[in-house]
Amino acid sequence: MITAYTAISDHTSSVLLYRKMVRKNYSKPNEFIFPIILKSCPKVVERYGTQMVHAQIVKSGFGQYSVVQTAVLDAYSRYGVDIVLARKLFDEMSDRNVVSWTAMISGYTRVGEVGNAVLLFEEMPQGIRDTPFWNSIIAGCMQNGLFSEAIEFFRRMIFEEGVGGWNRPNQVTVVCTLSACGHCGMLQLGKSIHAYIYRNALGLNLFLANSLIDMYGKCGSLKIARMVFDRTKKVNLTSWNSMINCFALHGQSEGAIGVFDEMLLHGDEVKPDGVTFIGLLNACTHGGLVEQGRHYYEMMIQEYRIEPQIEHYGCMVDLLGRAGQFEEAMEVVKGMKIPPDEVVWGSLLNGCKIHRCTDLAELAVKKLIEINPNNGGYRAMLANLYGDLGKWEEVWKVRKLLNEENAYKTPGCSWIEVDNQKLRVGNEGKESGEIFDEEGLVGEIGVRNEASDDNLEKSLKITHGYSSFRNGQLEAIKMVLSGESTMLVLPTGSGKSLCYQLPALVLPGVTLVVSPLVALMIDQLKQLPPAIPGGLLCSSQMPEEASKTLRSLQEGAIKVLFVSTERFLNGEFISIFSGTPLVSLVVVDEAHCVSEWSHNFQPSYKRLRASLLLGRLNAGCILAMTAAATTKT
Ligand SMILES: Nc1ncnc2c1ncn2[C@@H]1O[C@H](COP(=O)(O)OP(=O)(O)OP(=O)(O)O)[C@@H](O)[C@H]1O
Repeated sequence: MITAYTAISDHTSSVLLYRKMVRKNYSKPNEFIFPIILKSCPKVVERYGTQMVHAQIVKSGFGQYSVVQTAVLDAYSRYGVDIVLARKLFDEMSDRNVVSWTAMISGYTRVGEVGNAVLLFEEMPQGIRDTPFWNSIIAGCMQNGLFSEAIEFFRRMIFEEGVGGWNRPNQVTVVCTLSACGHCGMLQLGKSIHAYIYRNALGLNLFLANSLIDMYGKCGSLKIARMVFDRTKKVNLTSWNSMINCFALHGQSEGAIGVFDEMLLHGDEVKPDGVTFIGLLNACTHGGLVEQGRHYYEMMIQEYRIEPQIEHYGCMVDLLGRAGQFEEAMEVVKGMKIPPDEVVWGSLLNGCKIHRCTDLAELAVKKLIEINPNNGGYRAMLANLYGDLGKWEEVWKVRKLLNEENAYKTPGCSWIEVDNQKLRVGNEGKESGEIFDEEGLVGEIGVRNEASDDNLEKSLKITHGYSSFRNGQLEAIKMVLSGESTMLVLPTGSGKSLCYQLPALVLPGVTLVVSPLVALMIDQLKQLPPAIPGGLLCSSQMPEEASKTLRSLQEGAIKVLFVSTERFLNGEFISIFSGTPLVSLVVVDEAHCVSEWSHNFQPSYKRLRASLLLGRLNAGCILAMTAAATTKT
């Protein structure tokens, strides 16, 4: 009876019946009843529930039963939240089985101690790891946002032999791993899991269907997500929300709104909730649909009586800020029933940056610093902002504070999938734009130590997504990397730009590219892959733009700098490179212009001499590129 009450979460009845049984001495509790009452008691008596039952267990002499010991340690880690005591009990257990290991690992991950969970996981003898045990670490990584680690454990699970043969992922494994795939953009692995579900007849229930919709949607396969959605017999609110969110996530505002309209047609089966409106508002933000966004926000409050949460406020401020409607955005902030968080002020700041609204930006950055004083990124933003306003004294004060307070800057990163491998593109290295794989820098997959064909090909795949070099590219890149000045003559469209892009990523310091036409440089800047941060300096720029680029250059945030010739020949510009940043490579694009057209077309081009580039700039080497070399040039 007690088991039945606990099973239906009627914990009060369960505890009352248990108390009656003990007080009236009807019968003595045994090893079967303690694990059950350990689930109900903490729910009713709260803080001391676990201790009370534990004391009875010790007195009754059942404390040596491994099933009871496991239940006690599980209760301490789950309800008592005394993970240290739980571990003590675990260490003292004479007869640990896979269930006790699983309970302890889940306990660690539940309180966010994933490191301890992993250490304990590795201590567990391999032969007895079963599927629920693997699930505990995979789910634990997921709960703590360690998506790539979750995938790694999943891979190990598949390839490691378990109890009585290979481990077979079950529904829990599959749901957790699909979610991790969605977060990391691992479409191929997600598809394989879909096939596994199909082959092993795991049964495409609503739970699995929703996980698939979410995974396909997050990975950008919206058509397949929709196909799974359409083939699911009875979709629920989560399915609708997933579809809306996926469209919103990929900037397809109309798609998201279309799904929402469809959802309203099924109003008798499903009603939108707060999550639905987050998706919708995000979709409106991406599409710049300010009026529609306002309409949905009102609809949420008036029609569906949903109290706005911090996420809804954040979306509204983002929507209005991006549209430059700062008064309205500030009205939303002032009207908030909860204190604005980093997302809200960050969204406002983003809008201010787009519309160059420096006064409000200053307020937003100050609020961000108040909320998170340890994030040095905010102070750096404030310093940059003061720089833009010409408040140099303030710049100096903020920079000084930044140096004094050992503040950190949160590195950003994103995930890409190359050849079934998940790779991280981020700026957490010494120089931004470096690429990381699971072990470390992919930019440094030995390329910096060894520019072997293999390593270069790997970098090409990761940075540009191409599977092989075209004629002449590899040779040119290797020459440049070995520090040899090179003249590269390849036909138009043959991929000459890649011959400096890849070395720029590999070489330390900065690569300067000079071209006779600003338009050409703008095109090339746009073509740089995301892993290679670039900048442009030319005379037609606004002074603020130029000073921003110079600042980024000095902070080491630019790997390829496109420079117009007149700038290039300016002594002040050259003097920037007398210390850091180091110039590793100078690229002279359309090099035939130097001798052929320069007299009437771009006179300054003629003055680009090796002595200037190698001598005054201290450049490592020069790469001159052209498609139009004649005997004369
Ligand atoms: N190894 C490669 N595999 C596939 N595509 C490539 C490769 N290398 C370059 N490309 C692509 O070829 C196209 C032309 O490259 P790029 O603009 O560098 O040519 P170019 O030689 O500089 O031409 P131009 O002389 O006209 O400026 C680009 O879209 C580029 O991404």
